[in-house]
Amino acid sequence: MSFQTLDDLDDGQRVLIRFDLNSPVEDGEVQDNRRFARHAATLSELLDRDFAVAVMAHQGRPGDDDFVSLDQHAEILAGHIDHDVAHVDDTFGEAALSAIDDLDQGEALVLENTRMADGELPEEEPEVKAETEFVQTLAPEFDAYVNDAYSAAHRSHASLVGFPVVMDAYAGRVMETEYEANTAIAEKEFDGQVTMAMGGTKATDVIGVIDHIGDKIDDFLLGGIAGQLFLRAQGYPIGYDVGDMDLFTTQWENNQEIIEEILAERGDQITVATDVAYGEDGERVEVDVDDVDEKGLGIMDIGTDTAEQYADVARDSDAVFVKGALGVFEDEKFSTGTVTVLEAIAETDCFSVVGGGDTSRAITMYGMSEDSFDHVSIAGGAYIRALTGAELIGVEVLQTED
Ligand SMILES: Nc1ncnc2c1ncn2[C@@H]1O[C@H](COP(=O)(O)OP(=O)(O)O)[C@@H](O)[C@H]1O
Ligand SMILES: O=C(OP(=O)(O)O)[C@H](O)COP(=O)(O)O
Repeated sequence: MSFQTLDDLDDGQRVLIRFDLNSPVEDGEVQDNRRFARHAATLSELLDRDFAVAVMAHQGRPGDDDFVSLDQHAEILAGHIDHDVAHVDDTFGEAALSAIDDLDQGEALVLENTRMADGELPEEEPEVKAETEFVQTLAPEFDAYVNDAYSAAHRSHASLVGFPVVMDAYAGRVMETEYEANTAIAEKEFDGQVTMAMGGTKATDVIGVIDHIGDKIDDFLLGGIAGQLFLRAQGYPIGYDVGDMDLFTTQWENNQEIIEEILAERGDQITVATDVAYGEDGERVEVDVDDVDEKGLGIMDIGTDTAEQYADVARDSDAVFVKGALGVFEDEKFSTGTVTVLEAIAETDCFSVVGGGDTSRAITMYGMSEDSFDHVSIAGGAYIRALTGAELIGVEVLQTED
């Protein structure tokens, strides 16, 4: 199986491309990150070759604070290349169609957040997504569809899987390089200890792969929300929502059974924090998990002892995979877990991969070099799913028989 790539596009085509520009949003401001730089290179190539390019991308999930317009994304993209990038605050309505109509060769237009389009969600079969008004309206406006969003290719949404059913479909440069790197990594065999550090907020994504990848990984070092849910499963008053946030309740309900199964069958491969950190009067406070006696603590990081212990495991490993930050590293006082472990990996000569749009940002924020790691993926959930050997639906629909 293989893809058609940008090398197969005919000159002068009108191209509809899917990027993954999903980024952290702080106080309403979209934060620039590797995803922009990498997709900008694809966009620049297409514009230099004089294609007319309309970009689809998503930001956040409906109902969340980071579910915002893509107007800032267009500006940030433009900042990475020598071309203007326009934005229209519409996905496939009259305003979008009019802006697409006005789009000339060598020009770029970012359409509004795809998750604001009726039909984009929920996850359904490609053939079902292809029938949505969203796909049926936009597809005839273009000659070709390109998917560059490897990091969203595990989601069966219309903008990712619907268009290839009804249009000539191609893989963008980011899709190509991430696919090749992650597929090669999934096939690698290691002689010694193989470790995976997992954290972040998307606990369902990381917990969902533990069982599938458990024969390849000797030790899972847990932090972030997943780490707290495992502590909760072990009877600690940790991993509960504090205030009106819903980081834990839904993910606990969805994963309680699988967490308990993992602990029963692979408990010896799971390492959780022995101490944790929370904020009080603007300061970092650390506590042993055995001394936490109330559910009201908003835990923001693994503790220093745990971080050191995780770093020692990383130093003794032949290969280390990271998905999801071990704490809220964007706030320096809660960066200890993430940075201690990443620095240990960077300083040792183990094979190393860091994945995740947010997590890979910690490398730059804390002065580490991307060159210290074997691969820095802008994909999080997609990359760990690829490591299990599973095909990603958004990749599958692009593939052609050789
Ligand atoms: N204890 C925690 N509480 C809240 N957020 C956390 C916690 N630990 C880590 N995070 C956050 O997780 C984010 C990364 O999560 P996620 O989106 O799952 O990873 P990625 O985008 O890297 O795949 C980081 O921005 C970090 O602030
Ligand atoms: O950021 C993403 O995934 P990641 O956090 O696993 O890297 C993708 O854009 C997918 O977003 P989603 O997890 O809201 O579907």
